[in-house]
Parts: sequence; C-alpha cells; structure tokens
Amino acid sequence: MIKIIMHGCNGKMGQVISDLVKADKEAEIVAGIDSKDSIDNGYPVFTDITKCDVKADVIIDFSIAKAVDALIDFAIEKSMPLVLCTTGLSEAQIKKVEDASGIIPVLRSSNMSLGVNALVSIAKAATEILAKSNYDIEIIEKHHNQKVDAPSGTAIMFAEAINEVLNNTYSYNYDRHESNDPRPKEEIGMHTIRGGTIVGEHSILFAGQDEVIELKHTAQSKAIFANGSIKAAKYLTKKSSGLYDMNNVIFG
Ligand SMILES: NC(=O)C1=CN([C@@H]2O[C@H](COP(=O)(O)OP(=O)(O)OC[C@H]3O[C@@H](n4cnc5c(N)ncnc54)[C@H](OP(=O)(O)O)[C@@H]3O)[C@@H](O)[C@H]2O)C=CC1
Ligand SMILES: O=C(O)C1=N[C@H](C(=O)O)C[C@H](O)C1
Repeated sequence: MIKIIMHGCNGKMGQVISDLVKADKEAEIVAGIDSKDSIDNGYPVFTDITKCDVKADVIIDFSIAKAVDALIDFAIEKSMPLVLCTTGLSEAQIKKVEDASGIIPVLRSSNMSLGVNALVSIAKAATEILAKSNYDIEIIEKHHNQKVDAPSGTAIMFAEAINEVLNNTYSYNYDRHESNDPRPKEEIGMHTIRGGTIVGEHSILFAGQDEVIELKHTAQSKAIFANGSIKAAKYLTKKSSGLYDMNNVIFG
C-alpha cells in the first residue's frame, strides 16, 4: 500500500484523485496540502506545507505555479518522490525541478494521459514528413474558464517536441494579434481558447498547399489525468533520484 500526500488536495484535480484513490487497494492518501482547510477529505489537510509532518511514500501535485518552489523544498527535505503535474512553471522553476531530480525522484509531465503522450510521438513523426514539405504548423488548445495559465502546458509540450524534430530552429508566435506580415515558415503558431467546462482539447494543424492535416486529442474527463498521476506515483516509489516523465510510465 503506498502512502500519498496530495498537494492541491481541495482543487478540481485533487478531488478527482481523492475519490479514485478511495477505491484503490494499493494506495491511500494520508495527508493533503492546500491553501484552505475547507473540505472534509477524510485525511488531515495542512495549509502551511512546512507544518506537514505526516510520513508518506510519494507526493502528487496538482496546484498552482506559485506553490511549487516550497513544494520542491519540502520534497527534498523529506526525501519524498514527487509527481509534479502543475503547469505554468517559470524557466527558473523548471531549472529547480531539474536540480531537485539530482537528489530525489521527480516525474514532471504537463499531461498525464496516455492519449496525449501517444499523440506527441505521432506529431513528431508527422513533423518529420510534413515540415520538410513546407507545411505550416499551428497548435490550438481549448480549456475551461477557470484555467489560469496560457498556453497550456500540453500545448508547450507539443511545440517543444515538434521543435526538437526541427533542431529547435522554429520560434513560437502567440495569437498574432500584433502581426502585420505574412506568416514566416519557421514558426509554430500557438492559440488559446478558454470557455465553460471544456476539460482539454489540443489540435496540431499541419497546413499545406490546398490540404490540411489535423491531429487532435480531446479529454472527456479529468479521470484520465488523475489515473495517470496515480500510476506515476506507484512507478516513482520504486525509482532512485532522476527526472522522469509519462513516457517512462506508459512505454517502460
Ligand atoms: N499534468 C496534467 O495532466 C494536468 C495538469 N493540470 C494542472 O494542475 C494544476 C491544478 O489544476 P486544477 O486542479 O484544475 O486547479 P484548481 O485551481 O482547481 O486546484 C488547485 C488547488 O491548489 C490550491 N492551492 C493554492 N495555493 C496553494 C499552495 N500554496 N499550496 C497548496 N495548494 C495550493 C488551490 O487553492 P485556492 O483555490 O484557494 O487557490 C486549489 O485548491 C494546474 O496547473 C493545471 O494546469 C491539470 C490537469 C491535468
Ligand atoms: O488546467 C487544466 O485543466 C489542464 N491543464 C494541463 C495543461 O495545461 O496542459 C493538462 C490538461 O490539458 C488540463
């Protein structure tokens, strides 16, 4: 039975995970950390991370970027593996994550679903063929109206994977609201839509002469991310220090 600390336990993802773990015979949440102790979760909730003294095997995090520095310090101090799912991290925070992975196991992924991680590989293969044939690449992401970061972590993950195939020669153009020129070839357009309760949609458009190919992933519930994070937590408890992602969990 693995013992989990849920960071961001009262949020939308924290609550989905709390419900799923109740039915999981191999895992239990032993404590939560959040900004307020406003929900009866059946486990203790700490509003100050430095006061959390509960022993656990792993931390799952779905919170907010500004909480991540203290979270990393806590995970290192307690020598606890960390599954880091919060998006919108700064470059300095990403560096801090990398440094932390020299001390503890850290799994960071902007999308915990099997489908998105499979689509990243498909998008890379498509880029090999289509970018060389002068297709333009645009990424469109849609999310609910409560999301605070833009573009989504997943959109950035797609862009970085595609750009890696292109030897990192493409730049990113966000929404083009100030553009007066035709589109240069070597850019990836990034577009954000926010509305209602959209769980998460990501499209990668390859637009060529008189034809368009669209790769699309639609999240139909938050359970796909929650289940991925629980699998990742189980995986990480068996690992030594290092930086992991969902490819390690899904594809071995
Ligand atoms: N990697 C993935 O697959 C996925 C990643 N995400 C990412 O996860 C994050 C959370 O998403 P979601 O659950 O929808 O967001 P929510 O806003 O619903 O939940 C975040 C929770 O974190 C709490 N919080 C705020 N400050 C702190 C703090 N200092 N310490 C601990 N908790 C704190 C918030 O409290 P309060 O409301 O009071 O501020 C809230 O309860 C986002 O960055 C999102 O993009 C989401 C889905 C999938
Ligand atoms: O905030 C969300 O909801 C989601 N955030 C992640 C992101 O920024 O990519 C993953 C998922 O799309 C849902």
